[in-house]
Amino acid sequence: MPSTVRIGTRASTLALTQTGHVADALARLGGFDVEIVHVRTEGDRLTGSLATLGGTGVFVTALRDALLDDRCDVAVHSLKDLPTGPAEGLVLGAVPPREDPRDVLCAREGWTLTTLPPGARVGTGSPRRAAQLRAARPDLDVVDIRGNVDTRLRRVAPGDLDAVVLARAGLARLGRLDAVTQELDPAVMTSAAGQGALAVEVRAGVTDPQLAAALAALDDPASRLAVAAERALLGHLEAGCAAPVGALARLDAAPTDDPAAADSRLDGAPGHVLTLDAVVVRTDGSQQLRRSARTALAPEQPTVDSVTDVPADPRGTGRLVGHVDPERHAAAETLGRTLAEELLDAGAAGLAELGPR
Ligand SMILES: NCc1[nH]cc(CCC(=O)O)c1CC(=O)O
Repeated sequence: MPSTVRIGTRASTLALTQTGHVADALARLGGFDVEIVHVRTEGDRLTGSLATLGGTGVFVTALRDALLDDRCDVAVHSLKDLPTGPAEGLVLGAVPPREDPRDVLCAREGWTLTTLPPGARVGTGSPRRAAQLRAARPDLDVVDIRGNVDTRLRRVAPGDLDAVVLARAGLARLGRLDAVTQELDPAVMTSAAGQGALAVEVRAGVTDPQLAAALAALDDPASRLAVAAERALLGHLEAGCAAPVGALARLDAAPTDDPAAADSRLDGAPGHVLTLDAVVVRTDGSQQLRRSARTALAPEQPTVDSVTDVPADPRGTGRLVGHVDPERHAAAETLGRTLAEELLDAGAAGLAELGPR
């Protein structure tokens, strides 16, 4: 008798689309029925600027409450919206393969960041994007906007905005890549920690073996390691999702002298190199700190193969735990903290007014 797995989601089109993909994948992998549960969140209700909503995780709390109250079994979040702090009683059951994490420009007249006319009005609600826009093009008039992806795209029109900056991943999931006029170079516009990745959150100690197996199959260790490094950096800087901080990590096969081994795919390759690029920008764009670091990761030791084995975040650090080899996961987090420390030494805290809220 197959059980029904209840999947909680926000009601926005993007959230529904993302949840739909995850629900389909879990149902297929686990051989159970799924039911979509709509959860209203504070972030959908409030209309103030994202920068003034206060604190992190406005989109997340209601979904987490629904999980903890047993109104759903699985919650799907955009990973970049997840606070880096503790989530007692919950674990990250899966990070599905990440989409292209880059930000994109959606402009009138096919404009790019270079060809936008002087003084062009560019909309974004993100201090990270605003600051990097100002750093790249001090002449731009950056306009604070809010609303879902469609609302923002509609504002690109004569007499209103000349362009908006959005996550490519969101547009891809909504089938709106037609609106993109430029994929922004991460060296100029570094994306947010976790951007383009989804978080599939469950209660700690999942007991349903079908759900546990489906989560394990959906999980992508390379994506999980990358976001672990990015989030450790953000957490160590005590920067929330509204801070002018970008972080992007990638996992590559370790360089080798053996040409045959150089071809080996990432999964099962002898070892990897995790590279993390980060930026902290002054809100007015007048100064930015860009730093990179990398670390070698030993070959994977698959010791944890099911979320049922994962304790409920015992240290209460809000770490992403799950299917990844704990040693590789710890190394990814160390990379993030080390780079954060380097940025703090270079004056990041004063630059971006980081610190506890
Ligand atoms: N903060 C809103 C949000 N959360 C996740 C995405 C896009 C999808 C993603 O990054 O995974 C967006 C919209 C945007 O930034 O354009």
